[in-house]
Amino acid sequence: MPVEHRVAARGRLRARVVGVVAGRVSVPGMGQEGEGGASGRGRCVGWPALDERRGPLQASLGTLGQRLQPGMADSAQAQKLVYLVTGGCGFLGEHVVRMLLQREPRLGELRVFDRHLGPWLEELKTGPVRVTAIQGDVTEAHEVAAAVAGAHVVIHTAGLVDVFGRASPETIHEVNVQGTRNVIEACVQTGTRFLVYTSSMEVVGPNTKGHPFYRGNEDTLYEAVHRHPYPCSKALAERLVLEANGREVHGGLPLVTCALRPTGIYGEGHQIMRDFYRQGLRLGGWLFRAIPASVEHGRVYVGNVAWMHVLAARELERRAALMGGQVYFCYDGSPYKSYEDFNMEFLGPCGLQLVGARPLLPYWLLVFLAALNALLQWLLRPLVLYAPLLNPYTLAVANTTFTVSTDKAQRHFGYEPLFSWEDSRTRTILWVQAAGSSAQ
Ligand SMILES: NC(=O)c1ccc[n+]([C@@H]2O[C@H](COP(=O)([O-])OP(=O)(O)OC[C@H]3O[C@@H](n4cnc5c(N)ncnc54)[C@H](O)[C@@H]3O)[C@@H](O)[C@H]2O)c1
Ligand SMILES: C[C@@H](CO)CCC[C@@H](C)[C@H]1CC[C@H]2[C@@H]3[C@H](O)C=C4C[C@@H](O)CC[C@]4(C)[C@H]3CC[C@]12C
Repeated sequence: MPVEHRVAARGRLRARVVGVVAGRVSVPGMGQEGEGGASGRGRCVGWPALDERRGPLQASLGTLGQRLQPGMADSAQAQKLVYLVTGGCGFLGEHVVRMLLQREPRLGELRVFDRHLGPWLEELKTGPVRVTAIQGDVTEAHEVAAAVAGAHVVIHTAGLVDVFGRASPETIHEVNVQGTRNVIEACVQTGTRFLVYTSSMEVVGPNTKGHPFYRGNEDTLYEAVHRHPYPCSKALAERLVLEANGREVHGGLPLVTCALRPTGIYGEGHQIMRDFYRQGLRLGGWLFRAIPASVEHGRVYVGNVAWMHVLAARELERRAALMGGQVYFCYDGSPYKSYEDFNMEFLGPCGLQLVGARPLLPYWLLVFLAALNALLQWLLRPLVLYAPLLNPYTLAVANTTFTVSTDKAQRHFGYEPLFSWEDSRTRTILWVQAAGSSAQ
């Protein structure tokens, strides 16, 4: 039975802490390069400017236990560190959590903060590292502050990933932008100095004009113009994180932040891949090509994205001057292919076939169907949620070349992919097979 704690501060209920191994919540304790061209500092059409909607951080942190000096002093290199992963039960978050436990020798406590806690967290509690599961909402400033207090490093992956119209634009903004603001303010107030933010390629593009971004890097010039709430929210949140770099945190030292921008992540736990697999099974083993094979879509393996987060978090102190305020695309050895051809690398070995060397439907018909889906979504909204994969935005993303080619993470913090393309492919195939058969 999980132990449940309620952390009270200022008389208010804090985030629910579920299953703290040693029954304690806080273990308080505990340093630019001018790069950045594909900056993502683009325009969000029809969205509020950064300073609007700003709310004060209301939580006080007074009762959350003693605090050592912020920062990780040289003399304390051997000291065990407290990490917080927001969104730690999501697709990427779970991989980050497991990667930290496997590959971060200085890890002393791992706090996993999520709105929905996964049952798999239970199995992690038998290891040598204290794993603290915290059920909480990033939009609630006091819950975030309670979770951040005493952490040395925050990896902020929590986000509302919705390009299908399931959530309202306001909700997406609230979770992705206000949630990120709450995380930053919590770091400042509690003296947490190191923040790694999971951004997205969509901060850069594809833009509303469908311009190709062909094997670009962080300095590639690109007109970043967003209309959709999701990329808008990611761009605004990323800007908040980068602008927070250098802010003085409680204790007087500067906050060090960076943002990682994955392209389309794939791997174990990727729900859209599983949905395509199930759809193919329903169609008798066939999928039908809709996008020209010549359109390249950037993809990166989840294990490598997680590894990049772990390394960035580890190196932020030592390389603060270089890494602080920087953005990094996430990359590995995954091949450049169209979205559908890439998926077939996994779905093919699972028995599916992609029909057609060229798209079976003319592009104008796809545009029409995508618009029809959007109209139906709007008409049906009062009655039922209609949120198919195809809509004008997803069609534009799938149909616009967006790939990265960079070594910035290698130069700045020594990142090399942990998983080869062959490993990433095999792991993903095994997962698709298992996920598909469990659905039968
Ligand atoms: N999946 C991709 O291809 C991709 C690509 C680039 C960037 N990203 C970014 O990576 C991050 C993780 O994405 P993912 O694909 O793992 O998504 P996901 O939905 O699987 O994970 C997000 C997690 O955040 C949690 N969460 C959502 N709202 C929350 C809230 N209000 N409070 C606390 N927790 C909340 C969810 O419960 C979930 O566990 C996101 O920030 C996303 O923008 C994802
Ligand atoms: C036209 C269909 C024919 O088969 C294919 C539609 C595919 C789309 C549903 C997906 C194509 C590209 C995906 C996005 C991309 O990989 C990058 C993303 C960034 C990330 O931050 C969130 C997820 C996503 C927007 C991802 C979502 C699904 C696609 C649009």
